[in-house]
Amino acid sequence: MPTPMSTTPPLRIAVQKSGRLLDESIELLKECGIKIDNGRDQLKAPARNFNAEVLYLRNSDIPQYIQDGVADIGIIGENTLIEKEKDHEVVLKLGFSKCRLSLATPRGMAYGGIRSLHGQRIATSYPNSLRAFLSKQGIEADIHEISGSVEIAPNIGLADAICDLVSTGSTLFKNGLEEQDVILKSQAVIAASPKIDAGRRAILDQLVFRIKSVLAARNQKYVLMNVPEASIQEVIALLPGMRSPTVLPLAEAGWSSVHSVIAEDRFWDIIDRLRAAGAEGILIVPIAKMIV
Ligand SMILES: Nc1ncnc2c1ncn2[C@@H]1O[C@H](COP(=O)(O)OP(=O)(O)OP(=O)(O)O)[C@@H](O)[C@H]1O
Ligand SMILES: O=P(O)(O)OC[C@H]1O[C@H](OP(=O)(O)OP(=O)(O)O)[C@H](O)[C@@H]1O
Ligand SMILES: [Mg+2]
Repeated sequence: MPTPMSTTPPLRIAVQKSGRLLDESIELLKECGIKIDNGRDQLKAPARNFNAEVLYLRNSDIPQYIQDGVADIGIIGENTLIEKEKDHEVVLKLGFSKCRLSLATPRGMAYGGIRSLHGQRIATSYPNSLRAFLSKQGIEADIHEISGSVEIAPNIGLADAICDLVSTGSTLFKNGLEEQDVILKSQAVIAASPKIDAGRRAILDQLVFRIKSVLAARNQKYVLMNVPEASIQEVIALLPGMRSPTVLPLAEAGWSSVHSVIAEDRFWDIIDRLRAAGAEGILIVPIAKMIV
């Protein structure tokens, strides 16, 4: 008689099948040590060394799958979750695919604030987000839903204004448009299903722990430097460190090796001050993972 399996079923992770989110989503899972066994065009793939499987789906379908509990979690933009208005819980912000949903009008067109859009035609792929925003402002406009290439709409006489995602602003610029008002800001997140069960929630907790370690490491650098004895206190005062810097004696008397961790965004500012304080031979090393 075969023994019944008592293991928890795998955590079903929805990712975008193709598009802007796919590469960074898969890279993140990889950095969490999760190996996915998928052949070409295989839309459901098990992880080899973690109790999970990856579902490759259309981005715009993911919120529905999450609400229904067909997927336990998804890696998806906040903009899509807001637009689709399905039940979900945002578990963790991932810091990539940052963009904003904005209103834009033809460059040079007189624009006196959102009021100017009253009675106008606005093309968008985000009708729900736009409708909610306009109704809060008491504006009535003719929302024209299109599924892509929204920036072309004013140029072909389809609309007076558009509402679409903006990141660098280059698509707006190239199409003769000017960003006017930001409706919402977005980045990729982990969203969980309201129907996730306790067993899979425990797997999700493990995954979130790993992702936090990966994200923390991305923002930090490990620094090593040689410091003369007389400068040690001054250098230590400049270094944040996880607890306090590590100070190790060098073979040459009167010198120490000082190790610490510095946030990426404070990096150049601190490096200049360390050099001024007498630190030499400064090495900056990427951190693979940082347990937080
Ligand atoms: N220019 C951009 N810069 C940064 N992030 C963006 C940008 N454009 C879109 N995104 C983010 O990436 C997500 C996926 O965008 P993408 O264009 O790949 O898919 P889509 O066409 O919106 O959806 P589907 O997969 O359903 O066709 C968006 O929902 C948004 O969160
Ligand atoms: O401000 P930018 O950096 O220029 O980015 C904005 C553009 O990026 C997105 O389109 P995408 O390239 O994803 O094409 P799509 O319409 O095929 O989804 C978005 O819909 C904008 O058109
Ligand atoms: Mg797009």
